[in-house]
Amino acid sequence: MSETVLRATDLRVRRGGNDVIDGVTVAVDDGETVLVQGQSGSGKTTLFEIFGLLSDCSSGELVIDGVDVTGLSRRERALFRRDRLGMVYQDFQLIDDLTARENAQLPQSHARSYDDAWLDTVLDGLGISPIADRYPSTLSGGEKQRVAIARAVANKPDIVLADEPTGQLDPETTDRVISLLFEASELAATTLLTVSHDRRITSHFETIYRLTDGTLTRTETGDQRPISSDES
Ligand SMILES: Nc1ncnc2c1ncn2[C@@H]1O[C@H](COP(=O)(O)OP(=O)(O)OP(=O)(O)O)[C@@H](O)[C@H]1O
Repeated sequence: MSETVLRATDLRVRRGGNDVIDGVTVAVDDGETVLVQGQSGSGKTTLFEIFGLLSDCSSGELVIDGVDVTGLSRRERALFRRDRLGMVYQDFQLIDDLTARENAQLPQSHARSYDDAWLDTVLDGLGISPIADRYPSTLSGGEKQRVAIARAVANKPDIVLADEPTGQLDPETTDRVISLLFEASELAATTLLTVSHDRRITSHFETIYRLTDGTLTRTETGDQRPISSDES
């Protein structure tokens, strides 16, 4: 039986007088691929930030890898994130004056624990090797996203967390990036948890939840309708 790698119990986040996360309870197994779908404003980024230990919940319990992370100090959280979580941010968050390779290597640099062979495997696997010496300002959106994915698995994290990894990409690049996200997660043997409004990526995931006004519900199929022109 798979082990639970992340367990959230009755998580609540109160912002501006409202519960933007309103009693989320969920368990994610080791190696599971999970998609949290939700419309704009449903609380996806807030949940990503809570699971990524980037912000605090107002109440509830969050246990990752058997550690109650709600009790950790700011510094302990940063170290926990560095060593056990791989983050793919909506806006990539690459550092402009580092090359693609240096950006991908950042988690190893922060941990002062370099593994060049693993980094090369990831860069090759994600097709980044030919652009490894280029700076972010010279890369396309899809190329930047691949570098962000490489960075997320640089320390072989237990969980990769991704916030709208395909939100700004055209259909072809979306397919390529989502495949690479899965390949990178498989390569690093990690759990993958993605939050997204992008219905094009639904069929790739084993488990799908719907987030509506801060409440999480499991669905069998998710929302696979094409995106109409009047929606984002
Ligand atoms: N600091 C804050 N103060 C007040 N309200 C906030 C704050 N942060 C977020 N919210 C509100 O919480 C809700 C959820 O925001 P969140 O960014 O998590 O949604 P989202 O699903 O990621 O949206 P999008 O897809 O547009 O990025 C929104 O209604 C937002 O306005």
